[in-house]
This record gives sequence, structure tokens and C-alpha cells, in this order.
Amino acid sequence: MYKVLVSDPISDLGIQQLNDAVDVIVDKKTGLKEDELIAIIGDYDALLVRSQTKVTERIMEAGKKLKVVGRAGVGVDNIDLEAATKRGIVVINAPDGNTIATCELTFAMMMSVARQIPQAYKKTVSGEWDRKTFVGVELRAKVLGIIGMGRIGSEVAKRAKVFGMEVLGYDPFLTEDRAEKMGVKLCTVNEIAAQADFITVHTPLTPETRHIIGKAQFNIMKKGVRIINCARGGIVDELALVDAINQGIVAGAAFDVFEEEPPAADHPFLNNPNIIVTPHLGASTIEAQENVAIDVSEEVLHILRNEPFKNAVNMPPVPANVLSVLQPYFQLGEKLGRFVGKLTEGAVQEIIVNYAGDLSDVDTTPLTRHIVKGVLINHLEEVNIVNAMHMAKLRELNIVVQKATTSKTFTNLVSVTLKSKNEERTVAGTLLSGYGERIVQIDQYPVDIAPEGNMLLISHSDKPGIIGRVGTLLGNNQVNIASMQVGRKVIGGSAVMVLSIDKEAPREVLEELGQLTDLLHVKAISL
Ligand SMILES: NC(=O)c1ccc[n+]([C@@H]2O[C@H](COP(=O)([O-])OP(=O)(O)OC[C@H]3O[C@@H](n4cnc5c(N)ncnc54)[C@H](O)[C@@H]3O)[C@@H](O)[C@H]2O)c1
Ligand SMILES: O=C(O)[C@H](O)COP(=O)(O)O
Repeated sequence: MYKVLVSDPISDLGIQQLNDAVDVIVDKKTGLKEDELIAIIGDYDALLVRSQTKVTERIMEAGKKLKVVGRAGVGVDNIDLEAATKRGIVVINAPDGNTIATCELTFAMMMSVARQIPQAYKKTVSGEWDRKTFVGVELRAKVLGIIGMGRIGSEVAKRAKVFGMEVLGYDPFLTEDRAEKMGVKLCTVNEIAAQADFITVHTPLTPETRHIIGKAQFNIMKKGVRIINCARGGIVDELALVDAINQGIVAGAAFDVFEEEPPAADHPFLNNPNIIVTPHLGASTIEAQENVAIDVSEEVLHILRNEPFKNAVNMPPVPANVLSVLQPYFQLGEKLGRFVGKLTEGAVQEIIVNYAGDLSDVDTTPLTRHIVKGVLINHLEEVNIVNAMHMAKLRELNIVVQKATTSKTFTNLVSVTLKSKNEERTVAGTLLSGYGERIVQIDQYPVDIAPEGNMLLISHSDKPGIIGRVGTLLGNNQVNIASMQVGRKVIGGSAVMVLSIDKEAPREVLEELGQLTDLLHVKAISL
């Protein structure tokens, strides 16, 4: 049974599938302090959060069973990603579900700041009928500058066009072509600062975007510009904004987010008549909350059940077309890694992976992760595909990936070589249509083995009688042989024998086997 802890207010309807799952128990405990969370997190396999819970290294350290942290929303700045990656905890988010909600709040904020709706409301309900103070501006024919043209920024642009605005955009990934298709003029941040009547930011908070709108930008802005931030506190320099308002450069600002949340009671935004604020409500619609909770629940279930998943924040995304090519090889790759890992004596210094055939056409990095995981899992229980590369790097393991467009004998061939101080061992495998996973080469010997169950790998001299002696010894010890493969390069040279056996061979039997004449080496491998 998997245990999932929901530590922020997340839509009940959205997490219905977790509640309904027969293999999952969901606990809801919101508003916990870090130490309270640390005290209970050890019981849970998954943690579901929004932006309130700060998922710190200490929490992850205490979460010994934790496999996944699910963020029901976009921003993961409340989660220590490095700590998660180190521990092999998958962090997933729900990047699509709240795009429209946040875009619509941005528009509501833009219109509110253009017409001073909150200020007018406040006066009206206090009994004052003030029609003179609240003369606003129209959006039509105004210039809107959008910094960050991702999901939300692009939706804002679409709506702004319908309102008759001229839209300028900046995003390091925005091409001339895409901008043109959206009817957006591609500009630099400073060009936007100098030309826009309204500026809205839709980037994550990164070292690069921190204060991307600061003193230098306010100094070149048109008088009367209005600033909106429904992304992250800190993208716009808060103090520089207040100065720019005091200097009459900025006519108004609308902020949903703050550098420090909640803001201190004396925060300069809270009593400024030209600044309107909301308490981080961008994603707070019924629809968005259901969407993000559904998305994140689905992914958490996949991860807990060891099924393929998308949206992992601490692993690079794999495009669907690449995934469809690689996915069938994930299990084989891991088995090859485990097999060759068990074979190799001495500390491994290098892993050489060779992809031949169709596989060489795509980015095979996700498959390499599975192979490296397989190699490491023989010794490191906590390794998984999230932290496999990190663990390898920590151990100064050199990973070399080679590709060949064709394989002599198979449509696809994955070959894994481990180099240790003492030796170099290779295992290669393929997926055979109708037969599934096969190991087709061990070192220089061609073989044909289904990589599963208990196996014995025996290196021996190619001499008459050996197979019989091995069979007799195993039979005498009640170890039943299910199948046997012998591979050799030349008659009378060295050879390899691979036996599938119905149960693990006891240690004494392995030792006895090792004593047989002409038998060079015995390895038990269970996959
Ligand atoms: N207020 C809220 O409740 C709320 C809700 C949802 C999202 N958000 C925040 O809004 C932001 C955007 O969300 P999204 O879903 O559109 O994300 P997204 O990833 O689709 O878009 C972000 C864009 O920012 C761009 N970017 C990164 N660095 C940049 C830079 N230096 N200059 C310009 N552009 C840069 C990226 O290229 C990307 O296109 C996120 O930070 C998210 O956390 C806030
Ligand atoms: O990054 C996000 O998705 C938004 O900031 C929403 O955060 P919330 O889930 O805490 O409302």
C-alpha cells in the first residue's frame, strides 16, 4: 500500500483518482510546520504540495520512503530540487493546468490597474461618490510588453491582440517566426521598457530574471506606464518600483506575488494608492485547481506504480516520438547494466554504451540512465533513473556513449562494456520480434539468452565432458537446469556457458562448481 501525504489545500475532486486507487492511502494534513512534517514524512511514499509547503532538504532527508514530490501547479521554487535529485526523489509539476487561470487574472489586473477598480470600489463602499479621481485609460491601441512568452505569456498576448493592443515580446526562446505568427514584435527587455504602456512579466524567478525590471529599466520607461506581476515576486524590483511611482514614471502597478510571501505588514505596496495587490491568486480558480490536481495525481500514481511518467522537473523531458522508440528498451537496458555489473570484478571506472542500428537516430540519454542505474544498483540500493547519472558522477565514473548507424546482425543492438582496473567485460542485447529481450553477446561470445530469473555464467575451456560434469553436479544438488547455452569463438579455446536454473544455486554448490577441472570461473546472476 502506498501512502500519499497532501500538505497544502488541493482540490478533492482533482485527487479523486488517488482516493479511489486500491493501492493508495491518502492523508490530508495542511498547514504543518517544517518540524511537524519532518516528524511524519518517514511514513509516506509521496508528498503533494502547492506553493505553501517548503519542501526542504531536511524534509527529504527524513522522507526515507519518499519517491515523489508532486507540485499541483507550475513553480517549483518551494522545492529543493538538488536535494531531491541527490536522493532519487522525482519532482513532478502540473505545468498546463493553471495557464488560463493565471492569464485571466493578469488581464483582470491589467484592467483593474487601467481603471483603478479596487480603489474606486473602496471609496464607493465607504460612502464617497468620487467620479473625478478615477479617470482611467483604455487598453485599445496601447503597447503591451510581455517578458516571458511561455504558456501564460502567449495566452496573454492572444487576448491583448483581441483588445486591439500592440504586443511586444521578449523570451530567449521566442523566434522571429513564432513571434510573427502570434502577431508579436520581438524586442529586448530595454526596448520593451522604453516603448510599452503596460508591462507584464511571465517568467520563472531565476538569477537572470531577478530584478529584470529594475532601476535601469524604470529610468527609460514612458511616463504613465503600468506594471503587472502575476508570476513571481522579485522579477520586478519592488523598491525600485515604489521609487518609480513616487517619481511619477509609473502610473500604477498590480501585483499578485511578492518577494516575501505573505508580505510584512509594513511592505511599501500595502499602503500605496497606486498599487493593487492580491494574495497569490493566479491559479486559484475551481477549474485550475481541479486540472492541476488531476494532472499531478495521475503522475504520482504512475511513479508509485513504476510506470512511465512525464513532467519530471528534475529530469530532462523526453519528446513523445523519442520515448516511443526508447521505451521498449528501458527494461532491457537496465538488465544489461545489471548483468555486466555482476560480471565485472573490481571497481568500475568506465561504462561504455554502444547503440547500433535504429536507436542511433534518437537522443538515447534516457536509455543510458536506465543502463547506468542497472550497473549501479548492484551496489547502491537507492539508485534510480533520477539520480543514476548524479551517483555515477559522484563516483567519478566515466560514461562514454558511442553510436553506429548499423549493426551487422540485428536491427538494434545495445552493448554495455564496463572497464575496471582488472578487466573489461561486455554484454550486448537486442529486442527480437516475437521473442522479446535477448542477450546476444557476452564478451566476445555470441549467445542467445532471455535475460530473466536465475542464471549461472561459467567460463571454461572448450573440452569434452565439461557440460556433463556441470549438469551432474547441479542435478546432485537438486538445482534444476531450465536451459543452457554455450558460446565459443574457436574449437578447443575458451568458452562460456550460460545456464538458466529454477532456483538460486546455494553458495556451496557454486564453490563446488568452481573446483571442477577446466572450469575457470562461475558467476551467479539473478535478474
Ligand atoms: N500567480 C500565480 O499564481 C501563478 C500561477 C501560475 C504560474 N505562475 C508563474 O508564472 C510563471 C510562468 O508560467 P508559465 O506556465 O507561463 O511557464 P512557462 O515555462 O511556460 O514560461 C516561462 C517562460 O519564461 C521564459 N524565460 C525564462 N527566462 C527568461 C528570461 N531571462 N527572460 C525572458 N523570458 C524568460 C522561458 O523561456 C519560458 O518561455 C512561472 O514562474 C510560474 O510559477 C504564477
Ligand atoms: O506556480 C504556480 O503554479 C502558481 O504560483 C500557483 O501557486 P499555488 O498552487 O500555490 O496557487
